[in-house]
Amino acid sequence: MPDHQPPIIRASQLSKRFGAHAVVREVSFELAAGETLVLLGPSGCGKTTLLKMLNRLIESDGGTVEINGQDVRAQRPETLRRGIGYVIQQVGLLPHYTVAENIAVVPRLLGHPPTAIAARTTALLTRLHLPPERYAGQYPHQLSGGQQQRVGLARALAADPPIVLLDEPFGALDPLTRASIRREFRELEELRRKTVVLVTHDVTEAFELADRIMLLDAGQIQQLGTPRELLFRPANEFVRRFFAAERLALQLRTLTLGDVFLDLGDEVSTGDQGYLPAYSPNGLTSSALTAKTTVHEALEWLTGPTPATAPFTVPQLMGAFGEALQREEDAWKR
Ligand SMILES: Nc1ncnc2c1ncn2[C@@H]1O[C@H](COP(=O)(O)OP(=O)(O)OP(=O)(O)O)[C@@H](O)[C@H]1O
Repeated sequence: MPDHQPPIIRASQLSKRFGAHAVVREVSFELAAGETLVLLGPSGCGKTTLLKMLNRLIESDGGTVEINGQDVRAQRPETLRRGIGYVIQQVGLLPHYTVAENIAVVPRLLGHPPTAIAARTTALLTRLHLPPERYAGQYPHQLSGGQQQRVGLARALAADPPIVLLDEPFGALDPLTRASIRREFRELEELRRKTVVLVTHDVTEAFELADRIMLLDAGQIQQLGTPRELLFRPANEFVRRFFAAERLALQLRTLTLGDVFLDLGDEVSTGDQGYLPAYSPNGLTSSALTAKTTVHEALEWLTGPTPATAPFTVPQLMGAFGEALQREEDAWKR
């Protein structure tokens, strides 16, 4: 986290018991504006409870949460929640409201002018690949699960809250829809600017979306760090074992072209601008390969339906990937 930015969320020694069961135990963390934190861990480890303490859907028994330096308990819960987007797995759309009406709920409560709400709704639906002329007037039961999930996200973003909390937002979807929505989600400019806390038990999802991951077990932080730190510098045996089964898949999603092709230096150092032509693995997205592209994404691109010429082949990429893994391990031993 950059030093100069004050944290937008600061949790100190947060704790929660249900009866005799300590569900969250003295959890502390800070989150900078624009960061995405993923809460990860086995079922029942306290992820949802921790998330809900941030917007006071659950009251803590100990510790504090400050948002922009203000203790959340100093605000009325309803006021607090209007300033924080919240998305849950069950989506929770109001069945007798149209898509547009569902999206407008919080902006209306906040007294935004109707014309501004309509413009915002149109923009969000367009960005989430739900053409407004077709979907704005539909009712939730007329939509697929993935479409409902997108409307849930649009609703959470409607009032442009600086913080968005997401509890298993893709949980109810089949794996294919889930992967493609996840990709859209990552590429949504709107979310990149926001501070996001996302709960999942899906390790791949955590690695694809997180700036930092908090791995919890039995209500306690086992490790809080970047995906790379958790994978290559596990803090303890629990962390190491938690990722063991999917290690290769995670390594492919963690190392980037910039990591593996050190000798492509100049070309790769173009950074965000990209050095390869537009890329569209499944027709859903279009972006360029850059030094920040993961090996996994590059492989999808190289083996996709419309592979273009790249400065490397699959065997070259895999060879360089193997060498990069070795470098990581050597750096760890030193
Ligand atoms: N209202 C409640 N009353 C009593 N126990 C609760 C309550 N809410 C949660 N718990 C318990 O607290 C523990 C943590 O629950 P929580 O939902 O935070 O876990 P989780 O990590 O989000 O799990 P999952 O991944 O299965 O959703 C569980 O053992 C759960 O049964």
